[in-house]
Amino acid sequence: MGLSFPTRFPLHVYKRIPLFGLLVPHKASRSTYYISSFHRSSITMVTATNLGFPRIGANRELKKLVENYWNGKLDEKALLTGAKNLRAEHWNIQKKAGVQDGHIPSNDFSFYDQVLDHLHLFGVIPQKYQGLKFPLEAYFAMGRGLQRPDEGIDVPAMEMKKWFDTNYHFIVPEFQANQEFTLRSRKPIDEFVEAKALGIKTRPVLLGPVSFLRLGKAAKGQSFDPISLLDRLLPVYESLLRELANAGAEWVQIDEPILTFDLPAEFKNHYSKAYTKLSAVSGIKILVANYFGRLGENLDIVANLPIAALHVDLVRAPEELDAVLKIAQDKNLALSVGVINGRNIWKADLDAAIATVRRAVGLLGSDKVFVAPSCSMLHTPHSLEAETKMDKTILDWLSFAVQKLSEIAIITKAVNQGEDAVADALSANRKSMQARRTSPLIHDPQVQAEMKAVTEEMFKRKSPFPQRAAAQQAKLNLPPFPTTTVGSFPQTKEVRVARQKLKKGEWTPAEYEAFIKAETDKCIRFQEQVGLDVLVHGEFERNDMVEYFGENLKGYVFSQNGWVQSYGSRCVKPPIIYGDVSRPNPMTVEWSKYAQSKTQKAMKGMLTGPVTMLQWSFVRDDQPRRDTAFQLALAIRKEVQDLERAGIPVIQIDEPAIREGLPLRHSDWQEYLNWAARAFLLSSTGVEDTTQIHTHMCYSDFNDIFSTIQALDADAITIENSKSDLKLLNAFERYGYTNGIGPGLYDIHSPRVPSEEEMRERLQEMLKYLKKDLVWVNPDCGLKTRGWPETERALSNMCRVAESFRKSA
Ligand code: MET
Ligand SMILES: [Zn+2]
Repeated sequence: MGLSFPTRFPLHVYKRIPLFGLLVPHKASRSTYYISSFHRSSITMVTATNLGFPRIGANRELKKLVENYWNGKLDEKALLTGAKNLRAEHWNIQKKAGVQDGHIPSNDFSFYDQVLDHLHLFGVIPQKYQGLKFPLEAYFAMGRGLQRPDEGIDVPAMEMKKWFDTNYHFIVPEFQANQEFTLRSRKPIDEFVEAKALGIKTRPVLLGPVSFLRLGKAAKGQSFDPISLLDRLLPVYESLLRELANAGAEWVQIDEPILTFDLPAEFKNHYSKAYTKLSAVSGIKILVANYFGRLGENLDIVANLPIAALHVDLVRAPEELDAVLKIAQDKNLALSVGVINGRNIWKADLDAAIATVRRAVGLLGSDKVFVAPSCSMLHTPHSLEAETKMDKTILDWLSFAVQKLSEIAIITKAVNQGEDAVADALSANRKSMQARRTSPLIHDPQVQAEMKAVTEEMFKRKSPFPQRAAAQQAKLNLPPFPTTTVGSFPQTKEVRVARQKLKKGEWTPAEYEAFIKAETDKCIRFQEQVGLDVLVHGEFERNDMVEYFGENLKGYVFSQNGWVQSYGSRCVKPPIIYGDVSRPNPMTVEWSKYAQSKTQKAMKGMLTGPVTMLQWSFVRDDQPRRDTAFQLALAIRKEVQDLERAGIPVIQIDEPAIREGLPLRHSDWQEYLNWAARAFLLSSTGVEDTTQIHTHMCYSDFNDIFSTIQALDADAITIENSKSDLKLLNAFERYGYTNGIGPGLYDIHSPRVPSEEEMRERLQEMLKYLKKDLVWVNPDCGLKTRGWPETERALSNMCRVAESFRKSA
């Protein structure tokens, strides 16, 4: 694999040139500009830096490496060598792009997850993994579980959670009340030394002690706050910093992203204690990095840390520039200005970024300013180089990690040497900004007119739920405890192969369609046999619940290689919403009509909701997320109305991602929840009372968004429940819920078949909290990852349970 990348403007590493004069006129900037004089020493350049590089590789090399290792095709040595080569390649890319030596990140590499790495680094290994071989066997077992029945080994994976509001998942640290910490691995030091041997000086990246503890939890059965372990943990961080300093590291980047959360008051002391200790280690300078949002009240915390530099996310919190500049000025800190969006895929407005950097330079002096991405580039795809099929106009608006490095270099050079030095790059950037702003591809007058015509009436059903329920019952005549499923049925190998054959042209569309219809027929026959009441077509025509709709909507593009790590070796390729969204043609109507024609029972149409479409895509940055959600909602509303017209009596609009869209700060929740609920309402309310609207949610703790679930006013919701120990039901009891609801009776993530007995108990338990005429009977989520044999057995048990409750009701 070569190291070339599509930078139209070859960039080189800039030497730091000592400048002796005090006043340096800045040519070619719009306003006359002088580098302020009083902090000048010999170095007077702003520094191009990075916070982290996507570790997965240009062609998902890391995924292939670890998966081949897991399935025995690669031995440990080959795995380690492969990883080493990948790290070298990524350091070289960054160096070549112009990131300053000393500010190229290391220890941002991980075989699975960087938080898991820290558990190994500090020897935080829960008991059940301690018998396994250290490091790799224990490491991967903690990440993904390990089953070797012949040797009596059967350990589950540790808990995984979403990393802030990203789609990356981290392993949740689990601590003992008497937790000991030791420097158990040398990974950060080894990687620093490894890079040094290649002639590259890196800036090791660590997760900070306060964030590390705060993101973790007490081991099961223990009740203590992990932050109480801070005193025990700090000495290990100190030794680590000492070792890094001895190895020659000049800077260390310590990430403290929990500064973007609301924190209890005592965290000010925790932070001050931690960084007083760490900054006392001599020979290494500390950069504390916050990202993903504003510091808010926590500005007060960082203002008092004895550190050398602070990184701030000016993409998410541009309004804090003045406040952080003041802190940096008062405390004589270097400021790492995160001006390139590490969370999205659009080209940056370089003029705007340069202006921001210049403001910082004006106040702090150029030696105190680092140009940086807003956060680690872990959350963006590797490079646009592989995108050969995308519309060239749209391609010109995009920037993946490698291109973002170039943007950082251009900004740095413009500030250091004047805009003339990067004139071509800047004019190309202005051209593409302008083209995007005015492109007819983005701006669709039809969509905008329709958005303007949206009235308040369009957010409401015709009648309140009780009336609708009666009208629907008159039409559907469902038994008590009606049974249904969440939508998808097993996506077998044959189904996936069929799709590939169509893609490769080995099958004609007609052949493919015939195959999918046959699968649908089988699925419907099975549902009838087993006695389900509201049927689904099975979603065999869909690869993915977002991609399928994205491919059928205007305003979306798909990359070929825009992979982003989601967890472990798993990557996702989020579609890109580039323009006003509309629905040129019905997307699901033919399939649902076909399915309904095959049965006398009610067929449920199956759609993905606006908030989930938004949440699982890269979205436009030129209008608020809310506006994009509403455009999506309007497109889905039309699909809902077409389904109704086609005689589909029940329509489900899935919103599994509504909870994960919650902002990081509590005070921002209500605003989000309001528009999220309104987007769902806009998509779902354009129907007659007799049409039954379902929604579905999974993947989270719903107690936070309880009133929003009610506000969606769906006629029924199927909701994941079986894993949360009925916690959800307590919330229903506490807040009350008035519409139909089916808390999942069994977990679909495991091939295990739940017994009738087990599900009967669950249902019984639910009836303590929910009115029986509101209760639906269904699994937790769709069945696409399951096989047919276990699906048949589980659903027939489930239907028998519903049957027995009807008899006794
Ligand atoms: C992640 S939610 C999935 C809902 C979808 N209808 C399915 O059954 O697969
Ligand atoms: Zn689900």
